[in-house]
Amino acid sequence: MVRYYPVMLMVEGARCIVIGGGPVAERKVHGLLEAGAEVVVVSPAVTAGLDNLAAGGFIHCCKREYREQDLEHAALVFAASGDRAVNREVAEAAKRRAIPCTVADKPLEGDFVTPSVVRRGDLVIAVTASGSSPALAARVARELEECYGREYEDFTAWLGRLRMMAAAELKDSSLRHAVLRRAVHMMGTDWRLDTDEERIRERLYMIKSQLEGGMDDDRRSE
Ligand SMILES: C[C@@]1(CC(=O)O)C2=NC(=C\c3[nH]c(c(CCC(=O)O)c3CC(=O)O)Cc3[nH]c(c(CC(=O)O)c3CCC(=O)O)/C=C3\N/C(=C\2)[C@@H](CCC(=O)O)[C@]3(C)CC(=O)O)/[C@H]1CCC(=O)O
Ligand SMILES: NC(=O)c1ccc[n+]([C@@H]2O[C@H](COP(=O)([O-])OP(=O)(O)OC[C@H]3O[C@@H](n4cnc5c(N)ncnc54)[C@H](O)[C@@H]3O)[C@@H](O)[C@H]2O)c1
Repeated sequence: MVRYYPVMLMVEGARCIVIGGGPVAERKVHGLLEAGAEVVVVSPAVTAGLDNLAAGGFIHCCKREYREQDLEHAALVFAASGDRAVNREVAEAAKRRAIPCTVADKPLEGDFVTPSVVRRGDLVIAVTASGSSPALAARVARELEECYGREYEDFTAWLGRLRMMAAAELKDSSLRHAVLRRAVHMMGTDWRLDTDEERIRERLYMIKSQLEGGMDDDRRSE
């Protein structure tokens, strides 16, 4: 069993190389584009979906077999060809160049695995079963999609604005933390009305005075 260390990588503008052009490669490409990466696919044949992305200028496609120079200037490498020997070669070349690599058909040859992902704006939920069951990771992610619906995108953005204001205005850190811990329980309230800075300020001080007024159990949900 591998105990993976979860992180969220910033790949905006970073060159990510995907070797292979089948459905698995296409899934990785979509995830990379959502995070703003610069994607290069190297594969003699590619899916219609990848062809469309290349035609639209969203990715660069090299329709030929992999060669080691493809890894030059790469930030991340995805070995997702249908050929075991090629994927091993890619993993070894990435290791020599100290570029993090994932291997679609033999995870232990790589440095990381890709989780199943739920995106709600800044709220990003990633689920893995560490290679034991990709199907379970996908199932759990679908269940979380139900729990955390589209409304969480705006709610997370609102919390971000409230937090920035709290950082600027509430100097007492334990009070600030209490306010922010209480705010995450406010999904069922009328936070959507807080469209301008003044409304957010009012909300911030309302939560603060609730806490100061004795309702200071910030673990109590709304
Ligand atoms: C989560 C997801 C993300 C993504 O792909 O980006 C993902 N696989 C997904 C789906 C999926 N993959 C497979 C099935 C069939 C059912 C089953 O096997 O369970 C299904 C389900 C389906 O198709 O619905 C087959 C499969 N997958 C791997 C192998 C090779 C091996 O195990 O050795 C084989 C056998 C191939 C064969 O036998 O031919 C390997 C990996 N797949 C991973 C990720 C990494 C571990 C993640 C983890 O365990 O948490 C890892 C290790 C490497 C990697 O690719 O990063 C995505 C769901 C996206 C979503 O829907 O949200
Ligand atoms: N990680 C996962 O989620 C997952 C899921 C299912 C399957 N797999 C494994 O991932 C691999 C890819 O799966 P798929 O369904 O996309 O396979 P696929 O057979 O549909 O596609 C393989 C791709 O690799 C390309 N290719 C072959 N030789 C190449 C080379 N020398 N250089 C570059 N590209 C080359 C082919 O042109 C093709 O586009 C398989 O080994 C499969 O067992 C992984």
